[in-house]
Amino acid sequence: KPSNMPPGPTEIPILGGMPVLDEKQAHPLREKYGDIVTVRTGAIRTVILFDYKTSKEVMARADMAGRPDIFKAFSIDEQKTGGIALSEGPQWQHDRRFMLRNLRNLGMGKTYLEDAVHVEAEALVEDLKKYDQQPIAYPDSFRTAALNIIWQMTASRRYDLRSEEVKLIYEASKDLQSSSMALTMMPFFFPFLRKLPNILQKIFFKQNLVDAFIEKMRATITKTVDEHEEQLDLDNPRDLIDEYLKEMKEQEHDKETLYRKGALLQIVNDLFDAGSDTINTTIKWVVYVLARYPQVTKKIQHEIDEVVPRDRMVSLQDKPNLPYVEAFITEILRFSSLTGLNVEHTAMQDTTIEGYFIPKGTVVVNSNYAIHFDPQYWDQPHNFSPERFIDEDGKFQAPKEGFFAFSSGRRQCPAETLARMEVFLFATAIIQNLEILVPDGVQLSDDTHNLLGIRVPVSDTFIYKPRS
Ligand code: HEM
Repeated sequence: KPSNMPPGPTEIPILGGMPVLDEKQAHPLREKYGDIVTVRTGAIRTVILFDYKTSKEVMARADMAGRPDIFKAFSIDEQKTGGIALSEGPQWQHDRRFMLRNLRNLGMGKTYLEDAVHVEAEALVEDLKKYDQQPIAYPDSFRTAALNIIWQMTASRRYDLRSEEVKLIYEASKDLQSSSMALTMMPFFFPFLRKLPNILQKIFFKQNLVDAFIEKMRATITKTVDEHEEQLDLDNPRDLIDEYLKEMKEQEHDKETLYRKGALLQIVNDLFDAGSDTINTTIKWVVYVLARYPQVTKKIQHEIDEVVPRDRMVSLQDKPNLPYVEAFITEILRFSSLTGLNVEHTAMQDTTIEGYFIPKGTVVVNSNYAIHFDPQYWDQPHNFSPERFIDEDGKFQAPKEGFFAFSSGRRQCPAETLARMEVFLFATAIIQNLEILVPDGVQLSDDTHNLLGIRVPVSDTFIYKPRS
């Protein structure tokens, strides 16, 4: 280990130590080694940050804006450099700028997008009513309702909330989620394992699930992009895919252009995944919290009922009159800490963190969970309490420090505005129209699973009863 790297467990030659894949595995390291820790697994060294101020500064930095090589394995771009979430360097900057510009042009932050979210929120409530108060696990309709928003902006399409087609797409990611992540990741931590015959990699390290996931996504997205190419009208681009194809066409003679089909496939893949599973999981948290904290639920129902008549949906314009709802959503974002460990960055060059040496290529990640449950910033952090965001005058007060749900700087979530709007409208539609009940004989658990880096409540079975 290079000298003056942050402290951490003794490294066993070749093996290093166990991979740290979630915030629960990371936590004991903080107790033992402090707020900045180095761990090594196989060929990869990871520095984990636990403190808010250091995380905010480091994750925002240009020299920390890389992504680990292992992310490339999940790219559907054959060149493996395209798209936003998994890539780095000039193509990442280019694709991120393209996406931000187009999400804004397509309505992010504008009120007309609200109508589209209202349609999905209403459809979701109706779908939940159709289960006739039977206990059900979180349904796929949470994810499809969220997907429909981004999919309309990207591909001008929405799916029926019980669509079989979309179910098949989710299956591939569910198979991957249910596999042991540590096992799937082994060939990436230990490059020599990648030299094993494919069949062994498939059997021992479940690489067939990774392959199946990539193939399913590539096939689905290629089909959508091909249809757009056939129908393209350069004077009337309909959506983000059309806009990209138009740029591609206009720059087709430019040898240096970064507009290319592989990159488009991966941009669309990023939007499909990041745009649907994040909101899907946040809705799961909303449902779990409503069932788990009945006092909070009563208070929030009361506030909404006072401001918005039952026969009209809550609108963004109601926000100033709904301080408790805003506080509730902010508390959901803190308490859920969706990315318990943030998405990993890498050092683009040799650099330092708080005086420690960080060699080029080191993976750097921070624990959003540690920040969101740090008693230095949060009084009784394990209590779910929207009240912490309400000031003496009863107004909503946004958190100033210790809040890191969307990360910071160059890599920060480019869709925060859209995400907040969706969570507000989906959550209020559910609260306004449904009671969430715990089925008889079911004991709620406060524990969480980690599904491909996302924290999901273990308690998943509820009854959705129309409010009287
Ligand atoms: C509650 C919902 C959401 C949360 C908490 C969230 C949080 C995050 C976080 C923590 C990151 C990683 C930042 C980093 O690497 O430092 C991220 C990245 C990203 N998010 Fe979100 N996100 C949410 C919703 C969305 C939605 C709805 C979309 C798309 C429509 C989206 C698109 C992306 C993309 C493309 C990236 C990669 C950015 C990059 O690597 O440059 N996210 N998000």
